[in-house]
Amino acid sequence: MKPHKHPEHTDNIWLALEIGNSRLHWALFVGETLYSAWDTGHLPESVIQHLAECQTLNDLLEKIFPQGESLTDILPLCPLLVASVVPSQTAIWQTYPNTRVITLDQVSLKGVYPTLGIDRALALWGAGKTWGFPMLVIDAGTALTFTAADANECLVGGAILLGLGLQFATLGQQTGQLPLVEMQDFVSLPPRFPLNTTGAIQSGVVYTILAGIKDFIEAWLQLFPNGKIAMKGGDRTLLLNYLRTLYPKIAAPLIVEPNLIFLGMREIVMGDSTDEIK
Ligand SMILES: Nc1ncnc2c1ncn2[C@@H]1O[C@H](COP(=O)(O)OP(=O)(O)O)[C@@H](O)[C@H]1O
Ligand SMILES: CC(C)(COP(=O)(O)O)[C@@H](O)C(=O)NCCC(=O)O
Ligand SMILES: [K+]
Repeated sequence: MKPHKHPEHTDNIWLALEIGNSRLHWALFVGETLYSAWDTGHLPESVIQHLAECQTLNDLLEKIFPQGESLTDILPLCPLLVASVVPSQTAIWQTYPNTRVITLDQVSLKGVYPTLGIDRALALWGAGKTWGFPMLVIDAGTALTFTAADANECLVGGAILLGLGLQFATLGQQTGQLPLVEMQDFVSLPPRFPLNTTGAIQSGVVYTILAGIKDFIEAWLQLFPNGKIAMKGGDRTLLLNYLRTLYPKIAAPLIVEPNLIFLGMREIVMGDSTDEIK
């Protein structure tokens, strides 16, 4: 995917980049407005190193999306806000001259611990600031994470486990005779007790992930009966569809928003007193 529209107002443009463990997540902002969001694979280091040579935003977008259409050719190089949970990638993106790396100390969430993932902090902050606290964020990404904050905007804590794709990949790669099961292989809920290996893997992974999500949501609502729940991540649609089928009452209140991290970044940019980006 790539930016598909041409912004009418070309001042106050900034790019947001979230570097996840599977891919890059991009957003183009015009001031406070999230204009367009899209995902790409990780870029080779050689390409990123050439970003410093770009003179305009269009140069930059052409490097990042060689097949993409031109956005405009008159824009100067815009700020790039980076939030990354992949340190080797963070380092190479700093070769772009106008990069600002968002770190945990810039997120006003209280009670964080030093190694908390910046993606988790930003998604929780973005969700809470948009829909209110207490907030639980479920990120169905490379890892599946639960991250929660109370009504005082203070981190409650959370949990981390293998995401859907990683569960299939690990079983396929770390065993002697299990096949690699592809996600596209199933669109509706798999049978619960299949008599074949692929089916057994699908059943085991999918039903235990769904049971786990249900259990965390129930535990959250016991702690915070008025707590809100938001879901993001590359597997959100698949898991939400399954949840709706299997546990409709659990699924009903879920807020589904792929751009939670960008909402969190926007909060930080707009709260800046330096006015660097506004
Ligand atoms: N086009 C895609 N490329 C990669 N992963 C995808 C894609 N579409 C859906 N997914 C799913 O998204 C998950 C990764 O979620 P994502 O939020 O992109 O990860 P991260 O933010 O950790 O890079 C994978 O488990 C995979 O099943
Ligand atoms: C848990 C994560 C690997 C999730 O990364 P993702 O699946 O979004 O790529 C990331 O948030 C991370 O590296 N966290 C640091 C540990 C912590 O949050 O406690
Ligand atoms: K993520």
